[in-house]
Formats: sequence, structure tokens, C-alpha cells
Amino acid sequence: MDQSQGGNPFGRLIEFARPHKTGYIVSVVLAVLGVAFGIVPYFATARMTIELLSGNRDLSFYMVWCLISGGCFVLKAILMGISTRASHEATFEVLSEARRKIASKLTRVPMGYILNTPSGQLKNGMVERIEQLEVPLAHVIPEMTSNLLVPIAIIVYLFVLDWRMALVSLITIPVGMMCYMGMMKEYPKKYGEVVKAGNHMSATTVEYIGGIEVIKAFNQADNSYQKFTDAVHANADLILDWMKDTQKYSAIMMSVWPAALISVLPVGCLFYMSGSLSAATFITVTVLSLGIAGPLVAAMFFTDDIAKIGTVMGEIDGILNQPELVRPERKCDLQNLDIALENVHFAYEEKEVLKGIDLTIPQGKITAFVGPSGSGKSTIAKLIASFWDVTGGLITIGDKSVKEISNDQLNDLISYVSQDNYLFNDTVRNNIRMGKPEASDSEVEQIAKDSGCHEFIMNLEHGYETVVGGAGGHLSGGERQRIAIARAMLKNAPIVILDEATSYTDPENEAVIQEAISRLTKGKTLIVIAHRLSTITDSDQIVVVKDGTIQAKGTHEELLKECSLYHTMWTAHMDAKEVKTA
Ligand SMILES: Nc1ncnc2c1ncn2[C@@H]1O[C@H](COP(=O)(O)OP(=O)(O)OP(=O)(O)O)[C@@H](O)[C@H]1O
Repeated sequence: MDQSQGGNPFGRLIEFARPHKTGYIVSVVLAVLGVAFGIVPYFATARMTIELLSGNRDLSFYMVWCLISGGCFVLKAILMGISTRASHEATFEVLSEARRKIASKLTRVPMGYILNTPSGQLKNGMVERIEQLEVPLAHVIPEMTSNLLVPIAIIVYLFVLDWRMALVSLITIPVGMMCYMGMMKEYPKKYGEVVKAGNHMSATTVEYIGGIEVIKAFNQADNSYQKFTDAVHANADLILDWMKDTQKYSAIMMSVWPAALISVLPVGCLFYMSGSLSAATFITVTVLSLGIAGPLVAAMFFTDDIAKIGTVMGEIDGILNQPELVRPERKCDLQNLDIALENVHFAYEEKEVLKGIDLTIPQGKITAFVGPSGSGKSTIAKLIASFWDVTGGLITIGDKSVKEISNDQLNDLISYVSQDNYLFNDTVRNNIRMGKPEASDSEVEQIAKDSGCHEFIMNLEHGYETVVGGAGGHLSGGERQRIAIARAMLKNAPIVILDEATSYTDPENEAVIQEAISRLTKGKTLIVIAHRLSTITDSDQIVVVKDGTIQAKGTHEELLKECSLYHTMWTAHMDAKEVKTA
């Protein structure tokens, strides 16, 4: 994990590339050699022009120089090709490692960060931002190095030939530099704004697609979905304004920079007439001065990408530097799997939602949480599964704080099934198999039978091979929940948490699933959160939660007698059931 960050963004980029430095070194060396061969034709042209003017009529002399020039062009192309390939191979390794780092980081940060960050923004960090490192890594490192070396080598040579002409050939460079500085003066600020607007547009687009059903139902299609259209326009306006600001500078720069002949020709003529410059030097300087601007302009184009590095690395580090749930790597010994909550307090943000929970959940028993909506039931379950750290108090499993249990061990211990368990856009079979990746096809089918969902799966168009669509969108809510339960049962963890896991299921199927769950979780610790109280009456312990505190706990019969809130909830539930069946 990378926590060493901050400071110079270019340094951070090099840090990313360091494991593949051999590829980059090879690439730079080959690019420099390629450039060196690329300079030869300029010298050959100057040499041949001088000889022509001095009256040399030896054809073989010119043929040899033409061959040398042609050979150098070919060598340059080959070396540059291999250099680009080496830098790209190294770069695509670096990019995939960076993406893997972010993906793995997301599994270690508290769930709060993931839930509170728009998924479009996280996707941007993992896909677009990392993609933007491709140019700096694959092109800037070899090509910018070589493109700067060519003009430097030519300039040094010009100074050796005639320092006055060397200075004259450089006159356009400061003018071009001034335009360039004008173009770049607000770059970090402007690019930061563009990234922000892009992220907002991306997050709004994801929200638009995710909420398309609601948008259609409330007749908010396309343009009338203001938030989306505003984000798209804001993004386009920002980029256009920025382009308008910089266009004048770039137009002047691109025309002035390559115009070295404007100064070299008249001044060279004057020196030549006055006898202080030989024809040979004049011709050589004229030809070579043409070779300065091209690579410089090419190198300058990369500074655009370099200027982006700060913002891009900032976004990537923004994810990589998120505080993690601190957990040990090593497995610890647990005496038993009793779960205890001691004076647990918790706040998602400012407002405290759990206010001192004391509770023991014995191993191998069924504990159910009931209570009004928003009272904190799911939060208790999520804290047991370590989605967040408690703000105060302690949660233990087998007398060990959950903070002392490694992520892997806790994942093996707990199966958590929520109301909206995510299904991947894959086959039903593969979605169930996620519970135990090494499970055979027959194991998957057996658990589906045991969980009471084989029949409905076989009725799907392609049975177990039916692709469930993005987030399981091709299935009904109840079907999605049943597959999620089968997946959790296949995992066969000793602690199972069902958080409204059958809420979308119709009463007839719910009875089948309940029966299957009780069979499959025999001997395991089962924690159930349910609104339909009739499904939890057999629990060993029912915990009534209200306003983040425990109002009462006991069996169904005990609570009916002792807890007025439970009694009221039960009566309301039974009345609702009667109305439905009437
Ligand atoms: N990710 C979150 N960020 C901020 N607040 C949250 C978050 N999740 C839940 N809350 C708030 O915490 C409180 C307890 O929520 P919780 O989901 O634990 O209640 P619950 O009893 O399970 O409710 P329900 O029966 O409706 O599912 C609520 O006020 C809820 O708005």
C-alpha cells in the first residue's frame, strides 16, 4: 500500500513507474540513439550543399551521403519504434498495477467513504485519471528527453561554428516561450476546474442512468432532467472558455517558433557580405537552424501533459490516501464465536445513531433485531461485519476486538446479505459461485436446490447460464434476493447476517426460503433484521431497537408481555397481515 505520498507530483509519478524502470531506461537510451541518428541527415544536407557550391562534381560523394542519410532515417525509425514499444509495455504494467492498487484500496476503506463518494467519481479515478498517465509515462519520458536533446545538440554545434549566428538562430525561442508561458499561466487552476466539472458530469451521468426508471416515471426525460443537462453544459462551457483564452497564445507560438529563417537569412547575408561569415558556415547554420524548432515544439506539446500530472496524481492519491480500517494481517485464535457489543456508540457523520449498545449474541443461536425504521438495526449489523469502526465502545467476537481480527479472517467468519445485494452482470451460476469461487457446477446447483431457488432458476430463459444484467437488472427484486441468499449459503460462514434479506420476496416464497435458511444455518450464528415480525418469532433472542438504544430483549412471548413497543409492532403486523389475506 502506498502511503508515502504528497509532495512533488512528478516524483509520485516516478514512484509509480519505478518497479518497471528497466523498460523506461531501455526506452530512453534507444530514443536518444534514435535522435542522434535523426540529426545526421541535417549535417549531410549542409555538407552536400557546401560541396555543391564549391563545385564538387563527384557523384559518388553525394551518393554516399545520401545513403548515410537514408540509413540513419531507417535506423532512427527502428530505434524509435522499439523505444516506444518498451515504454508502452512498461506503462501498461504501471497503469494496471495502479488500477489494481485502487481496487484493492477500496476493499480496505470504511464503507462510508464508498457510499458517500459518487460512483461516477470513483470510476473516473480508476479509469480516466489513470489513463491520463499513459502519455506522461509512455511518451514524455522517452520522447521529451530525446526531443530536447536534438535542439540542445544542434545549438551547441552552432555555437561552436559561429556564436553570433547561433544567437541569431535562437531569437524566435524567447518569443515562443513568452507565448507558451501566457498559455500555461493558469493551467493548474483551469485544469483542476475541468477535472472537477468532468467528475461532476460523470457522477450525474451515472446517477441519470441509475435513476432512469424514476426519471421516466416522473416525466423528467433528457433535457428536462436539469441536473444532468446543467452538468454537461457546464463542462463544455468551461473547456471552450479555456480554449478561447489560450488559443491566441498557441497560434502565435506555433507560427513564430519555426520561423528561425526570418532572422538567420538577413543577418547571415549581412555577415557574409561583410566577410565575417564563410558561405559554408552560413549554409550549415541555415540548414541546422531548421532542425531546432520541430523537436522543441514536439517537446512543448508534452508540457501540457506534464502540467496535468499534478491534478491527476492528486485525484489518484485522494483515493489511495484514504484512511483504512486498521486491521492486522495475521489470523488470530478465537476461543468461540460469541459476539459482544459493549457500550457501542456510532455516528456516520455528526449525529449519533447508536447511543450505548450493550448486547451479547451467543454462538449458534438466532438473534433478531426489530424496531422502527431508522432506529439503527442495520447499523448494528454493519458494525459487527466491520463495515465501519465504532466511534465509541467495543465489539468483540470470541473475546477479541473486531479490530484485532484480520479482514480475511472476518470475511471468512461472516456472510452478510443485505436488502440490495449486488449481482454482477454475469450468469446466475457465476453469481452464486462468488460465495465459494472453487465450487463445482454441481455444488452451485445443490446449494440452489437447498436454498429453494433451483426451480425458479430453471424457469429462467437459460437456466443457470442466464445473464442477470447490470446489478441483476434482468431479475425481479425477490429473485435477486434469493440468488444472494444462495451465494451466502454457499460461502458456508459460521456467522450469517440477513439484513432484510427477504424483504422483496412474496409471502409464499418467503416461507420456503425461511425454511431453507433455518436448515442451512443450523448450528450457525444467525442474525436477522426483519420488518415482518412473523418471520422471527422462533428466534432465541429478539432485540428491540429504538432511537439507537436497546429498548428490550427476550423471546417473542417474553417481549409480548414485557415490551409495549414490541406488542404494538406485533399487533400492527398481525392487523396488516389480516387485511392482506382478507
Ligand atoms: N451511510 C449512511 N450515512 C449517513 N447516515 C446513515 C447512513 N446509513 C444510515 N444512516 C442513518 O442512520 C440511522 C440508522 O439507520 P439504519 O439503517 O441503521 O436504521 P434501520 O433501523 O436499519 O432502518 P430500516 O429499518 O429503515 O432499514 C438513520 O437515521 C439513517 O438515516
